[in-house]
Amino acid sequence: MKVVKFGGSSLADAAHVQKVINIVQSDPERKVVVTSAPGKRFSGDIKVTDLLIKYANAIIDRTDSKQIVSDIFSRYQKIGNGFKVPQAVLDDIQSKLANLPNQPYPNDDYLMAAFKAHGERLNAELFAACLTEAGTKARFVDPSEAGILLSDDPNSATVLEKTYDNLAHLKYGDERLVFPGFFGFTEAGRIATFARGGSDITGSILARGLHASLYENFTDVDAIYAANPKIVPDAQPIHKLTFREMRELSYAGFSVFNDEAIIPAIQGQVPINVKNTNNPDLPGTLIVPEKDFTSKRPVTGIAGSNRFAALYLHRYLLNKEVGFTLKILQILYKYGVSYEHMPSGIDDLTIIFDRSQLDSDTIKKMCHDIQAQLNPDTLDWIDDYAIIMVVGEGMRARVGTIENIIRPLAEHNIPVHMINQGASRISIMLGTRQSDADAAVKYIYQHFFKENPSVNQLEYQTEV
Ligand SMILES: Nc1ncnc2c1ncn2[C@@H]1O[C@H](COP(=O)(O)OP(=O)(O)O)[C@@H](O)[C@H]1O
Ligand SMILES: N[C@@H](CC(=O)OP(=O)(O)O)C(=O)O
Repeated sequence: MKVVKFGGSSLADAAHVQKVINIVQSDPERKVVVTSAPGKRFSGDIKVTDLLIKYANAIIDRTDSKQIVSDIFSRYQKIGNGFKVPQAVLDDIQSKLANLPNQPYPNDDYLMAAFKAHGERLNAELFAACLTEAGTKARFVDPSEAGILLSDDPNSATVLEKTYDNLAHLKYGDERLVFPGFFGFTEAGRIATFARGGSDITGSILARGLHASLYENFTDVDAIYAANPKIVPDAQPIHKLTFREMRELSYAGFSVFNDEAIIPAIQGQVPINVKNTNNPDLPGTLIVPEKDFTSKRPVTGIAGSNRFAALYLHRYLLNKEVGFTLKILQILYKYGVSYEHMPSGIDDLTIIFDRSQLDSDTIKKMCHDIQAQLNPDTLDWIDDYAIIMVVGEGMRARVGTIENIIRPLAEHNIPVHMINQGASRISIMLGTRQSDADAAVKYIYQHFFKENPSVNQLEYQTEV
């Protein structure tokens, strides 16, 4: 049995939904279908999820939402009309959209989560009806029926292990099951969503929980490339990479597959196949366990992301002060803040954060407490921070990789604020200015994949 997930780009309009129906119908093993909300139909268009966020904000701010509701419904109506689904299905969608503000929510965070989640929920209901109209037995499965339980973090939830016990008891026959991605329910019965781009996680949870042989993830590119094609248009496709390579690359910018979505697939040892809805017969990219991976090159891919910020501290004899870092971690804990990396020196410490998880008020309070309690000689908040991740299973088996990463940056006058090798066995992480991130990815890619391909071969084995 295969789990097959379709992102918003694959479900944006009736023409794409027809392609999706053809893909599902072409393989009886594709028993479990996961849908995102309708995505962008063309460059400059808006995703239904973003329209629902606007809708939620209009309700919170008590401003008029009639036009937004009409715009959202028309996206579903145009798709539904392409497949002659019963009018009752469309009426139900329209009614659920209109009634979203009338449901009880403990606070605005839960309201926002419920509004966002309905992009996927209504699209899965609609897709099940379209698939049925196309002659394939299908039924919509709500996350509440499947028991997809999430943590009590309404807009950045994580899956609870109990989910897998619940999925073991899910009843189904020969019909195709259509699940909405992106959300589940807390133990208190409230809707909670993963972070943005989280529909991939639902597919991975179902692949593990239902013991799928393969998790297929359909999107709008022929493969995962060695660099983001928006940065390097002619980047080489990657035919196969390991779970941990993909985890590190998707964390640092390969947004084609969500970085958290890798984890349930690893836990269930379910291979992932990323394919293009518009070219479904192409092999795409396989993401596999390390044990199934042979061709180890020093560099498989290079990713870059601007979603970071950093806090720099300087204080002499920092390394001698027992408990200094503990006090910092206690302050982060007080504000519910997690950190990404913490490179340190004898008198210096840099804490790198995911900027999308922080608001200005929290940053201000955190810096105030650190200054007051630890009295550093220097305390700088750096908003302009990007991370570049160079990843490859064969990195440790080739001497000189780090030199080949730094050289093209030096040749193009790109300053490196931080370099971290050794924490991970398969990656080297660099910190740069946000304005340099894309150029850094491009020049490192060119060095390894175009100008000096020999540096990306395993010349000889060293201690691994
Ligand atoms: N290394 C990469 N290889 C392929 N696509 C990538 C890579 N890095 C980023 N992307 C981007 O990811 C996009 C697909 O992800 P997304 O927009 O979320 O699609 P979907 O709507 O199918 O989920 C591609 O169109 C591409 O622009
Ligand atoms: N629709 C949600 C979840 C998601 O993963 O979408 P997509 O599969 O289109 O990236 C979002 O926009 O965040």
